[in-house]
Amino acid sequence: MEENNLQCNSVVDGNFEEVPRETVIKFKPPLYRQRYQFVKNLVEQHEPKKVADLGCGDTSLLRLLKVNPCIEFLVGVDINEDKLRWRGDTLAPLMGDYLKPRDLNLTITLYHGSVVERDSRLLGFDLITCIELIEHLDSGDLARFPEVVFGYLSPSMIVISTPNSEFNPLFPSVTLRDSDHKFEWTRMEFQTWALYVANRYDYSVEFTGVGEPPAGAENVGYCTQIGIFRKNGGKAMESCVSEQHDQHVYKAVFTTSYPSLQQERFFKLVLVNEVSQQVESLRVSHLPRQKKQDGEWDDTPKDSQASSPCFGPVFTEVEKAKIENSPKPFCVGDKFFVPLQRLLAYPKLNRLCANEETMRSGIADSIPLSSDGSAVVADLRDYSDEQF
Ligand SMILES: C[S@@+](CC[C@H](N)C(=O)[O-])C[C@H]1O[C@@H](n2cnc3c(N)ncnc32)[C@H](O)[C@@H]1O
Ligand SMILES: [Mg+2]
Repeated sequence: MEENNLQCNSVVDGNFEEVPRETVIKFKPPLYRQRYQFVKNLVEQHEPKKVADLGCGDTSLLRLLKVNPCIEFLVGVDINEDKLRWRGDTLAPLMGDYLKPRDLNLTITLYHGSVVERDSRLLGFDLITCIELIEHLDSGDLARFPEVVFGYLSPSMIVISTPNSEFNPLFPSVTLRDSDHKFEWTRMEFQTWALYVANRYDYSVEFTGVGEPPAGAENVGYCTQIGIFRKNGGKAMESCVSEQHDQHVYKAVFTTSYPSLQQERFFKLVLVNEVSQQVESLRVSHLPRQKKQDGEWDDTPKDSQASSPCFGPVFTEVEKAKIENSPKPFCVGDKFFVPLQRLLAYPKLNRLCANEETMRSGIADSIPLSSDGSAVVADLRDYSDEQF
């Protein structure tokens, strides 16, 4: 955090930077980013599959979380439809997402609605985040909030962040950090509320925060206080979720699905591409030696360009041994054969296919196979070979 004594005009909500009239307290990274990073770290640590961000605003946190490979369902809810629509559609997959599909499916949905309304589509989540939300709820909504989020939605984990008012005196002109804030709590006030709610709905809670106070003012605590609530007894049972009646109150304003290797057509595209590249790499690397010998190749990784740092992945000793011990490519006349077992020995392809049958069925429509289906067949010589 940086501090200096510049004259400034305004105080901007904790969503951005805290800019007081006389002393500038500038967080590095900005406070809102520290909050997002906090959630991202938590996601990396706990690997939740279903994540909802309540009061998601312009969806910035969702944009950061969507790259996380463990998440399969990502939901944003906000009462302000314009905020959702402003950048919501930039959550859609880009060209790169099609070129390099995710391992797991991902669906992102944005709902317009209030967090104090019950919507059954948010049941069964692993993580629900409420970042700088509760201080925007009036007393009636704040009273309803625990019953809906903890009692009804009842996710495995809930993260709630809110301003710590004890930090505010470090901003000379601040009473509330944002004109829409209905309150700002001291640590004692937040913790008293959080412990009551946790106890009532059978959660445990841990307190932390982001935005370190400056040297000499450590006693005020973090600028943003955070409670991490964990449901006692672990995960929400899927069976409990399915027993609930459908209750669709929110309006879905945006939804998108990402390409993934779980979808057959993307799996086949990636597999065919990888197999073609590997076969071509083997064919080219063996061409010079073919002039010396006829018949079977000496296809050990030492001669494979794919093991060179200049041309492809570098293999570990274990991977090299696995490749060496697999059936070798061979030549019959002007045809080059690469056994599927050989291809399966390469780490990238092994990650894609659990066994020979999966590989065979994945490529059979697109790549020529030997009559018994055990090897890929390619022409030994390509017209481009003659050009060099
Ligand atoms: C300070 S912003 C925080 C936005 C976002 N969580 C972030 O950290 O960048 C508070 C958000 O809560 C939303 N909000 C306020 N009351 C709400 C309610 N009852 N239900 C859903 N969203 C609400 C506002 O529209 C606003 O987008
Ligand atoms: Mg706020």
